[in-house]
Amino acid sequence: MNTGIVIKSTGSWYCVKTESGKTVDCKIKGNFRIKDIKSTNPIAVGDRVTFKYLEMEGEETAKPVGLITEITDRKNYIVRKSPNLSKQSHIIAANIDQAFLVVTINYPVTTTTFIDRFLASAEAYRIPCSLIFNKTDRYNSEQTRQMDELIELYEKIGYRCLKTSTKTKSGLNQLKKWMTDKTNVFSGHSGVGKSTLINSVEPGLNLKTKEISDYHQTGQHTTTYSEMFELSFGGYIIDTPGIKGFGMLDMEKEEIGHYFPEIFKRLEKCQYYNCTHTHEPGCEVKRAVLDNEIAESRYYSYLGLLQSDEKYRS
Ligand SMILES: Nc1nc2c(ncn2[C@@H]2O[C@H](COP(=O)(O)OP(=O)(O)OP(=O)(O)O)[C@@H](O)[C@H]2O)c(=O)[nH]1
Ligand SMILES: [Zn+2]
Repeated sequence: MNTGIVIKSTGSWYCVKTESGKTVDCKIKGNFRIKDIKSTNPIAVGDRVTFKYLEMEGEETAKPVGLITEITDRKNYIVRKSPNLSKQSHIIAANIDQAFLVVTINYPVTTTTFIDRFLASAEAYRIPCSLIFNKTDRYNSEQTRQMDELIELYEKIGYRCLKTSTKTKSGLNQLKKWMTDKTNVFSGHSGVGKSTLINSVEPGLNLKTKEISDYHQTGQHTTTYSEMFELSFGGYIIDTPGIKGFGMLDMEKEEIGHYFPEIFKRLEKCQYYNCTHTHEPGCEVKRAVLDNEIAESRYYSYLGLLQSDEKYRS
């Protein structure tokens, strides 16, 4: 039995890397389906698969070709809804070990609303997320103070934070350590320095993907091409359309509070088991916000998600 990990997908061919480091181009059976997932693509980069070699008639010298027969259960995966309002979704990548959200206090500004929405989506997808505060060399003392406040805020909740600068190289060794032997994803606004960071820890890895200015250009979504790159010090970077903006998940209203760890852990102390932490009496979350145990910015982000959910439904 042959097993490996899918490192590239064109939609009809899957490049599978085996334990021994060989790559085999594989196809799947036409009727290949995964139970419980309605998706336009059954297999994505990061998937672990079982395959068998196919005999190619009269082409003994050709590179071996395989047929994928089985897919190992995923520990997580990122999806994007298909644009055509069918219930189908497109799987962008699977088995992601961690996401790095690259943020900048300025050049460009990254808001806490954006950070919180991303973190909540990562929680929903069960992808551990770290915050990388980049461009530290450009900040004045006020901006540095803001950054340190945010780091304190997010570390208290349990998110790992790191300060980096690709100019002074500070923080880059630590980032490299965190990435080693993991399947990594980098996200964040355009211009925060994702490509520069990646190129600083792994020179020569020129990631190709330019994010399609998504969500407007319908039709582009149908692309099924995706790829991940091996790191020379061990591990992978997934670089594929849709990956940078994955914090766009529609969550069930009742679930949103579950994806804010400091809110979720207080739910059991709220008077009502289904407390939304808005109008209910005896709400432990509101008390914690008033007593500065929960950051106001986090609570506002939570309320914002609740509201956008209402708009989404009406
Ligand atoms: N001063 C300073 N500039 C940086 C730093 N990191 C990146 N930059 C600059 O910021 C600009 C944008 O960097 P990119 O790496 O292209 O940003 P990106 O996040 O990959 O952007 P997209 O590809 O649009 O998503 C470039 O001009 C970089 O040289 C840093 O630590 N300090
Ligand atoms: Zn409550």
